[in-house]
Amino acid sequence: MPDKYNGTWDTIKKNISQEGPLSLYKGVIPPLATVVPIFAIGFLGYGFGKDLVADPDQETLTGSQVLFAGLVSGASTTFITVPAERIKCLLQMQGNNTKKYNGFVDCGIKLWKEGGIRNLYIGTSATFLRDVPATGLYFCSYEQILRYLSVEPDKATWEPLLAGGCAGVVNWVVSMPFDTLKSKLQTASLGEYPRGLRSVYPAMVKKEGVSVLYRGIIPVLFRAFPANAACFWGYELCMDFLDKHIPWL
Ligand SMILES: CC(=O)O[C@H](CC(=O)[O-])C[N+](C)(C)C
Repeated sequence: MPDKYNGTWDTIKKNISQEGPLSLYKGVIPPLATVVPIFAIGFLGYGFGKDLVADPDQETLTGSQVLFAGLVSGASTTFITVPAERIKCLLQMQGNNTKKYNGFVDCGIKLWKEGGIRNLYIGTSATFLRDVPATGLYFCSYEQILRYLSVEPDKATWEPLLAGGCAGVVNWVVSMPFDTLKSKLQTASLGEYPRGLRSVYPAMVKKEGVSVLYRGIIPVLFRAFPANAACFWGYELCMDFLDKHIPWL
């Protein structure tokens, strides 16, 4: 079967002409509804991981301590990320003419009725493998780049922006192969890949080559840089505010 889409622009053009401009926002509700708790839990897990490994009198953490804290952060969000991603991917994949799900809640209920909690949690190992190492390297690269850029104790605005953007790129370069496998697993019909990752990996790579694991990386990186630049800028603003006004927290 020929490819349905031929690159990023072709995908955008075909989606707009066939289903209208709003089709580019298909599946936006699950990430919108879960982005705040996911990032809140992620940063909480990061802080908890730091507390686990840091000495009370230690001022700056070593690279491996930051990496460990990032791994804890990545592991802490999996339970909420998996069902949100499952629903998002299914909503993104359904065509306008063959609609099975009527939005976020309807999709969640139908998945539950069809296969219980296990059905909502299809793709757990792939999500775990996508998020844990990538989040470790995400925080580690952020801290290391920031240390390299900051010569003065007070950070200039552009420093967390640049370090955050680069951390987002690192995150996706590391996690993209597992993200591709996760999305394939989460949108397949029940039983199509009975051994999960061990079935979907050979099926995809045999058919399309290893490069299939990085398909779609360009738009992902175009989003990742500004999104994570803004995320870390907001994080630093919050930390400064808390340090100034609620230092005992
Ligand atoms: C998969 C994902 O949400 O990645 C985050 C970065 C991004 O571009 O959204 C990072 N993190 C996994 C740490 C939440």
